[in-house]
Amino acid sequence: MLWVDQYRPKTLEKITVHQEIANNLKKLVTEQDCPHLLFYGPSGSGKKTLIMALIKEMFGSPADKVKLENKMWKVDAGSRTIELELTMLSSAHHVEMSPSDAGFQDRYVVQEIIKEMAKNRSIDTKGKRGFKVLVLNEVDKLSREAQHSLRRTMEKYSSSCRLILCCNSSSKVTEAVRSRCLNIRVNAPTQEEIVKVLELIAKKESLTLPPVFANRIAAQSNRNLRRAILFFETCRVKEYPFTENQVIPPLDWEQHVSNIVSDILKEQSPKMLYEVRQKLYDLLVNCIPPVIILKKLLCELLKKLDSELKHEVCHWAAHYEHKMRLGSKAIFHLEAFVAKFMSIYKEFLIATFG
Ligand SMILES: Nc1ncnc2c1ncn2[C@@H]1O[C@H](COP(=O)(O)OP(=O)(O)OP(=O)(O)O)[C@@H](O)[C@H]1O
Repeated sequence: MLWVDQYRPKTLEKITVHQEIANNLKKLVTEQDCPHLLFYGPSGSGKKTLIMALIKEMFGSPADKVKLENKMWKVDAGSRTIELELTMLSSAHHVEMSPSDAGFQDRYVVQEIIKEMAKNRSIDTKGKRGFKVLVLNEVDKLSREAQHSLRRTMEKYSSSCRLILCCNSSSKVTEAVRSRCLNIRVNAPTQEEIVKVLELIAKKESLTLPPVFANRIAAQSNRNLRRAILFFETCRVKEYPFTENQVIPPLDWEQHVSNIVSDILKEQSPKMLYEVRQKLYDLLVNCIPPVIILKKLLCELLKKLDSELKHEVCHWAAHYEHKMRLGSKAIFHLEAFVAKFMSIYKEFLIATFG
């Protein structure tokens, strides 16, 4: 098991990084008045960890007995029936899924599947009617229609079901959904907090971690706790005992994006665009989310660009990110961004150097 999973705190008491949020969640559970919740914050900040600990606090150890299912659903879509395949993680008391996986058909998932689940109350061990918890990931990726349907489900089945929504950006969640939830912002951990988590893992693994090295890992993680723990584990495999100046290798996919950036800065041509397309496909088939690829591409480009070009490149990255949300084939938009960048950059080179 990777350290990110092995050392994920399982209960609210053990949560060290967002202690205040954990204490407030504990109060919510003891007061038996848990509203719908919306957790939002950057990737790797600890949202999922808090949600899992909260569910454990609500239902105790039965919440640990989870099963992963790949289920086919037949959904009535007006004049026809469509088939949807969804991956769900469920226990006796909760179900977790990412409805946005259904792409442009996400509203059927909300209208039919989530509604169906929300209707069924669970019965607790004392025979009392409890409530079921539905954890919905990446709600910011849901279409507007799906979010409107979600709002209706939240209102209609609030007595039998609690929704826990999780996303990176709350601004992409409609006001109607946001206002029906208790919004919980999970900030990216500070560098000091990340260092403390690394020290804790080092202690449990009986490793000696030089403070300078721990700080370097935390700084390179960009305040992403998952990334910091992954870096730490990679370094442990590559070289131990640790030294202060030990190289921290970048994650494979990040290295791949850096290679793409070097390619497109070196040559701007249809041939290179074709080569880059293969590399983008490699990233997509390895399940790197297209928005993350675009963001990383932009960050790497900005590091190497002349300040004159930065504004224009940011504008086009935002443009293609928006297009990506509207469409369903991410590769088109990633490639379009690369092509656009090549054209801007070539023009700039010709104007500057002739
Ligand atoms: N409070 C914590 N104490 C120690 N480690 C933590 C804590 N919260 C999170 N972690 C570690 O950080 C990793 C990432 O956290 P988590 O999966 O909760 O992030 P997330 O915000 O849900 O990320 P994403 O949005 O990318 O899914 C976890 O696997 C866990 O190892």
